[in-house]
Amino acid sequence: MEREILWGIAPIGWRNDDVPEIGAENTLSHLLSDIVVAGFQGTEVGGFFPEAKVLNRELELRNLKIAGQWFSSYIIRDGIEEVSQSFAEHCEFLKEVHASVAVVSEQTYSIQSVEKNVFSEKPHFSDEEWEKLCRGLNELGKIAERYELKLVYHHHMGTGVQTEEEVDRLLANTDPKVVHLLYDTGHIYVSDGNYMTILNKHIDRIKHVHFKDVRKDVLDQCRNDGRSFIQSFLQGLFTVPGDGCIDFTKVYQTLLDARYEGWIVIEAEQDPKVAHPLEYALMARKYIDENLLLVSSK
Ligand SMILES: O=C1C[C@@H](O)[C@H](O)[C@@H](O)C1=O
Ligand SMILES: [Co+2]
Repeated sequence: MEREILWGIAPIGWRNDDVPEIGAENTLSHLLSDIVVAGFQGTEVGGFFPEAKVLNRELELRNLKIAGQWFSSYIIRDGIEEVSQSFAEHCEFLKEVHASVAVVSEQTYSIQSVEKNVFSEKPHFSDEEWEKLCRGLNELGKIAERYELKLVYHHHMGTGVQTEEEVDRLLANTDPKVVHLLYDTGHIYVSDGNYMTILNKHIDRIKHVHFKDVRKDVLDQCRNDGRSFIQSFLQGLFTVPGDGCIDFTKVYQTLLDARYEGWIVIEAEQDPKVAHPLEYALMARKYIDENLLLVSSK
């Protein structure tokens, strides 16, 4: 089988699940048609997406695919059994829309959606909580497999699994057969100031990728001012590849060298009133074509 990388772009540039009022005027048809105009093969499911049958029809009309969808787990707060039930329903939906991954992020004690300093007030799990989380993720991973999906864990600013050290701990204590990693360039750069180390170290566990660029001057400002996660992205912390300080050529080459197969999803949350979503999607596409695809085919 030919090795394949699929390129997607997330709805988050048009509408934001963390702040649903942002971009609420952007409809599903608008989003999906913009994705076609910008030349991407698919997207992830946003909180405002309709039931599977309706969504599949809209996707088919545009020849688009679904990569996956975010799932906020509360394994530590609610227990493995309760989360397993809602995760199975989530996977059921993902299977119906022919997705390949279920994106999981543990949200117990998360400050990603509240007005706390995201640079200094992240939560830390106790040893018992780590044990419960990893055991729970192994269970969820098995559920995902039953639906022919891969569970990919999303390390995230403002959560208990944010830093390189925390990613190492999670991967060391979960089953590599069923728990995989979602590598998000923007989150690890903002957290640790480095994005190559976990990529090189955990390349074999990475089964889904988010390409998010970072505006360094905005990052310094937000850190200095002690901004929350939401305030930071509304101020323009994130942008599309090529518009910030991350060198995606190095990242992409590493993925190619490792014969990575799967999705690379552009994910740049910004205020759509400030950063026109289609304009930024086209910028991302141009950067990919000129700096990643052209160069790697030479
Ligand atoms: O994958 C993601 C999903 C969003 O809801 C999240 O806040 C964002 O930062 C992200 O990386
Ligand atoms: Co992400």
